[in-house]
Amino acid sequence: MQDLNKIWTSCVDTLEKQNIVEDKIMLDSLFRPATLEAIEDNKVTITTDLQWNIDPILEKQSEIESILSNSFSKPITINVLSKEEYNKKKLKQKKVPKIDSHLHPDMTFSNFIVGNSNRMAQNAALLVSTNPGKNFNPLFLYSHPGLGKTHLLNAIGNRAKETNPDLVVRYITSKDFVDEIINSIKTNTTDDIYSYYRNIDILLIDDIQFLFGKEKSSEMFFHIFNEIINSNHQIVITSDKMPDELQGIEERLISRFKSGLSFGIDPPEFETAKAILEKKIENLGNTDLVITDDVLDFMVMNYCNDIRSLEGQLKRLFFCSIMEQTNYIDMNFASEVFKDQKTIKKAQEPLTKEFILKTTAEFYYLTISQIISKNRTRNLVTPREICMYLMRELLDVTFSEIGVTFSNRDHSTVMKACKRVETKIKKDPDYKLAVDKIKQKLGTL
Ligand SMILES: Nc1ncnc2c1ncn2[C@@H]1O[C@H](COP(=O)(O)OP(=O)(O)OP(=O)(O)O)[C@@H](O)[C@H]1O
Repeated sequence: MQDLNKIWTSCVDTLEKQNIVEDKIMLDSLFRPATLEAIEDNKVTITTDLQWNIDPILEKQSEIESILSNSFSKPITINVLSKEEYNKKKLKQKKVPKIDSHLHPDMTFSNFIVGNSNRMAQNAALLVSTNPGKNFNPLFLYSHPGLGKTHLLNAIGNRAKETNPDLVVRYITSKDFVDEIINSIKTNTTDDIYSYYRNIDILLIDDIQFLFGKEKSSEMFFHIFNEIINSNHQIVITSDKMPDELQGIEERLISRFKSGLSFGIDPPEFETAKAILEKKIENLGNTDLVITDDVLDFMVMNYCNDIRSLEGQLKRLFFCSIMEQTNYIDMNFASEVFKDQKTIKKAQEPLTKEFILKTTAEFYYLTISQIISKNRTRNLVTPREICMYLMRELLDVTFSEIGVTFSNRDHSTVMKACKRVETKIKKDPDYKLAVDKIKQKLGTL
């Protein structure tokens, strides 16, 4: 254990000897009585009895830091406070139990690839991370699995801690939250849970849908949520559905989720998915590894609806390359690796209108009823038209027959829809990619 008093006395002696502080009275009345209270990592805290003694000490900050760096044999920065302020801080620290943030250090903004599919969500996350508890509270992010919600949640926490290390951040999945609540009920410590969450500046809660049907946990979460928002602390929530579609969660909670800002993340477009894949390859750290472009395109086409599975396939490819002791992965190699994968097997189901409807609906996370309905909302029109086009292209059916399937639309409507799809396929590579992917799922490509 270092004697901090001795270190400070020797520091003041050096200030005197080297004429860094020439005024002897100032040295004895102001520098010597200061106290070196603590050293934590590279930060030394110095206190003074009087507030106005702080500035003269700070005027010699760089010299003091250099002397102390010598004494501690590591680079030191100093923080000068009044005794009163220091004691207050200490008291607060005592009351606040040390909260582990549970953040994933590798999930940061710098390695999150941004494209049209996730731009709004990423922008909002960035804003919240640098300005927590202000305008976008709660921030609600939703998407299908594997599209980067957890990554963004952690990026918010990591950036916020970088910007202000004193912020208390906690990442938790709603499953773990429920476990904590159950445990607190068993051990009669629910009050501790409330005071624990009261001390959190940024609460990042992942996969809120798992609160479904957990009455007591939802009840406690409701109170914690209100307290966080009312104290201008930040809460960020992710879910596999948008707030309106969350089932089994109390209405009052859903209306609170809607009171902030919500953004969805869509499956990435071709270019974004490819950029993510390239980033993940870079992260493998093998600079000799060559994966040919057609393999990358193949992987993106097949797996970009879920980045987690794209990553999984890359790991599989990498593992096989190590086993085969090769750094060159071309389509021949990749086809062997992927040959038993579900996505590239031909569909077993017979090709019918129903199968096309079901496959397209699944691809767009819609129901068949939504696709065949009269509703002309934009997100329904594209899948509906693609469905009509595929029926026409892949089955021996007339425009009129297709029209009947789609809530009795007439044949000219179907004909125009099919024409539109044909034109868009030629003009828009992302659109073509989507149609090709559905065809692959149908086993026709
Ligand atoms: N835009 C992106 N840039 C870089 N990596 C990404 C991106 N989107 C997702 N990933 C990566 O994909 C993997 C899955 O992402 P993540 O766990 O964040 O998905 P999720 O939406 O939270 O899924 P779930 O709903 O299953 O929890 C992670 O390794 C993440 O780093």
